[in-house]
Amino acid sequence: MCELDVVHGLPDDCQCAEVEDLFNRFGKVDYVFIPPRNLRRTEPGFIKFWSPEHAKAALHASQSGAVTLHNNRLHCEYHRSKAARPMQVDGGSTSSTRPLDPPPPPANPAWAQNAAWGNMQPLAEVDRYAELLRKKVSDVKEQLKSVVAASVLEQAKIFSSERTQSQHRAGPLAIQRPTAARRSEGIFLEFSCWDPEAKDHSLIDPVEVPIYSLAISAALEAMRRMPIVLDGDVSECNDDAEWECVDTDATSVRADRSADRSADRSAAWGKIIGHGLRSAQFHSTLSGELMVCLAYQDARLKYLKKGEVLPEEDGNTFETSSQGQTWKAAAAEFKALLHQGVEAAGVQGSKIDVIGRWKRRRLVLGRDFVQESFALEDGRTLTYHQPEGQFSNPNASCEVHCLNWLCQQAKEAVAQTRTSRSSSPVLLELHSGGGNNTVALAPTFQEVRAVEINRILAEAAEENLKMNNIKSIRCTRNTRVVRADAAEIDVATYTGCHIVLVDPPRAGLDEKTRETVARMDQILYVSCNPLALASDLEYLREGFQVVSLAIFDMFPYTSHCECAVRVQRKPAQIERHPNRAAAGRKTWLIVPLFFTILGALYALWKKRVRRRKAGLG
Ligand SMILES: C[S@@+](CC[C@H](N)C(=O)[O-])C[C@H]1O[C@@H](n2cnc3c(N)ncnc32)[C@H](O)[C@@H]1O
Repeated sequence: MCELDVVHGLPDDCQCAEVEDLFNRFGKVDYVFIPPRNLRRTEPGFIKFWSPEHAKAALHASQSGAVTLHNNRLHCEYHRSKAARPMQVDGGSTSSTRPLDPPPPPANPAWAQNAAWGNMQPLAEVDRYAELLRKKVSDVKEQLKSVVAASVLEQAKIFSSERTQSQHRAGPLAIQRPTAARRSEGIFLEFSCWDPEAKDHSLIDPVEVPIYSLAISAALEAMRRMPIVLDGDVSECNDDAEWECVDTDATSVRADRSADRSADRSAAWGKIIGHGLRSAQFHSTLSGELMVCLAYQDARLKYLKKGEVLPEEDGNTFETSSQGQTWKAAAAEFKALLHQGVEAAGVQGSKIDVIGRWKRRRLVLGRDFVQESFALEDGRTLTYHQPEGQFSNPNASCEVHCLNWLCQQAKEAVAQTRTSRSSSPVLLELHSGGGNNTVALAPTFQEVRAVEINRILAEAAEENLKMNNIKSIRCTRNTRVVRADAAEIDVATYTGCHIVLVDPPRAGLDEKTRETVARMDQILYVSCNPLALASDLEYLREGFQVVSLAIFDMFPYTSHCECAVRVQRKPAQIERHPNRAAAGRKTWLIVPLFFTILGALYALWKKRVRRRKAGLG
């Protein structure tokens, strides 16, 4: 490794990616840093090359005036000393990028040996994606072969994932203090995740394993290089350490913001953001949004009973308390730097929201949801609010495949039901979450009855239905979300439904939900666990058959995937196992018969009474 400082010439409007492209022609660049716009004339940028030879070539070229950007000559020098790095002096370093494609060789050989993504394979496996997917598909088919006919397995639709940058959710990732060696490279914090195989935390390097979306990778990388000061021994999670408000208040953070950005200022916000910080979660969208949630440990809150308040909350809410105000001011600084880091990596116009979470307390800078949009094959663009900390599928482009497949299968299910039942199609949707499938499928049905147990998701689903004008489409205006346990829905919720969609958690269906599902003629089943799916299909096997199967590689480089099947009642079973609605039709025959018999008995009784009155016996 060898570093050059760009001591002058960086144009005000240049981007990291451009500088990187410019210097890449001399050899492989590991890292580029450019100072924030207002500091560009006083602070150097720097470029780290993998090889000293390449750095030397770039240095000579710049000294002979051959390196220009936007007509500015860039003048480089060998990096003076680690301590003189702008990031360490001022902490205002914001625009930095590392090449994501193609990935550089591992900076630290030890990382290459780690399964850096928990049970995910190392980056080297990206080249083997097709082979890994083939293996996964073959494993899934093996798991399903006792419950799915060979012809259906053979015709299964396979939807692959993007090989890199496919995951739009990351975390919670534990925050760790870097080693001294990494600190000297300008790394202020590390992210790690639990590796169940190694039974240890594995460090995450967003560059070496670019599985996360570009926005998340860039945010991880920007955060690692921000001057965030971690207190306590975070690697040992010393959570009982007394947590106190940091010795900096909101006004000092804000005042420093205006004119002279000093080392003190960055130290101030970096201390506040790092104080008690234990983990971070990231949620990005195809629509270019990013939500970062920082989770904090505050030992004082651990022992606080429900309803009790912290001293600084006396007469305040957490938001208006000194701690809340201080954190929000620091988070604004953090957000601005994150924004620059993400833009520098090439995510233009991104919208970033930051949330801080403590036990029973939360501070939101911006919004507490992201707005995703999915363009479907049928020309519709659907928008969704995905609330912070709630379920949403992590692989957004794979999710679009899943919605397209479901829409097509739902149409076929409706067509089949019309021929066998001649009734208007009503969909019972269990485990509807935030209405992801509900919104996409609603126009295919006369009515959708969606059931979700989680209040926040049920509310989000209602909102998503409104946002996509589902309620105003005449044929689907009856679509509604019921907040309930799928196992405890009442008869009214499923009466008249012949088609059901289930998308349960990993455990699959419970006994009661299985019974509800078995009343239907057509079942759409989305599963993130083929073994649970196989077990539920086994339960349905006598009366039903699987007619289509799709496999979505929602979690590439892991052994997990998403499967979906359409299951239909075997023709001979429709009369033998009528559902409640059919039973209802029989009830209409029994009830008049009952009253007719009752009427006849009454008439007989009345006749006898009259005869007795008339003295006839
Ligand atoms: C795999 S997620 C699917 C969510 C949604 N279909 C989607 O695609 O976004 C499973 C959902 O089932 C919900 N759930 C879990 N147990 C449930 C139950 N007993 N009754 C109703 N919903 C349940 C969870 O809250 C979660 O939203």
